Amino acid sequence: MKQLHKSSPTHAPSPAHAPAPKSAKPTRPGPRSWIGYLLREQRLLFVLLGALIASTFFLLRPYLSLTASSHLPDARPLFSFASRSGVPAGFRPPPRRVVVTGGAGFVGSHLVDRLLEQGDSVIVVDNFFTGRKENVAHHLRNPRFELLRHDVVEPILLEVDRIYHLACPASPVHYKYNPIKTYKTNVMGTLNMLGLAKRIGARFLLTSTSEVYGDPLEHPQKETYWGHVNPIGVRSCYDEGKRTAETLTMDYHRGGGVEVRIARIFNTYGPRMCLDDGRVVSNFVAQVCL
Ligand SMILES: O=C(O)[C@H]1O[C@H](OP(=O)(O)OP(=O)(O)OC[C@H]2O[C@@H](n3ccc(=O)[nH]c3=O)[C@H](O)[C@@H]2O)[C@H](O)[C@@H](O)[C@@H]1O
Repeated sequence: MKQLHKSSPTHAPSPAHAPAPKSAKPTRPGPRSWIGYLLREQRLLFVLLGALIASTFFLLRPYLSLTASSHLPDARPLFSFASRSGVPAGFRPPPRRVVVTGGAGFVGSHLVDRLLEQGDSVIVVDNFFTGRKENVAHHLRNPRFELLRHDVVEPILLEVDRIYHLACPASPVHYKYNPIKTYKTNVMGTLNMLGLAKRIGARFLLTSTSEVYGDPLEHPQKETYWGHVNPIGVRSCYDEGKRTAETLTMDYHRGGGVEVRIARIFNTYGPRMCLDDGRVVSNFVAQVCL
């Protein structure tokens, strides 16, 4: 029994009675022992894993916020499980403040519908030369919608994240009505909106046209094709006007660092287009019906 007590670890001598260690000097753990400590029992792995989780959380925090920023009247969840046309199920882009010039027109009003549907706040700027209030009348009670009568040839100051620049008559009947004004709209209007984009750091989209190819010698036209355009014809105010607008857009991008997009629209048709619009598809339809 005596023997058993001696060797039993449960009866180890208490520190008070234990003999003092030979080297009584307390030693500070050196860097080597810390490294050794970290490398043991996969501690380093857990530290790295923790740092990774924390940084992922902080990076995603703005997008994981349950409600949109408070400056928007109807804050809404950024993630939704309802699938909507064209938007991948489960994800919606964050809401933005957007200006659409020419937003009361045919293409512009459909763009406005779509932007409001995805939760953006939209300001329409239009001089109603060819656009109609009725095209956007269904949004007038929406707190995220504003309609301004303004001609883009005059500067305007707005605080937005994105500029969709559509203001320009598109039908030959309309753009030939006052060619100098058409050209002014394309040059001065585009300059004003690009200047605004640069000043406020907004992304800029120009709706251009297939007319930039003029009377093309290549069919179909690729984006790399430069066109075959008459600079002195009756359509030049529109063709050359849009070409200049594209040039300005690219120069503001290269020289001013503005983030830009150019969309060359070909022949469009659909609801809200007037039957006597004068463009090719509405002309065909009118000729068939009448
Ligand atoms: O297919 C295209 O190439 C054209 O498509 C759209 O034109 P679209 O909507 O079809 O034509 P409209 O219905 O006439 O819309 C133009 C809008 O610009 C407005 N506008 C026109 C001229 C002007 O000086 N300022 C201005 O705000 C009109 O009132 C109208 O709301 C784009 O607005 C044009 O920029 C583009 O060139």
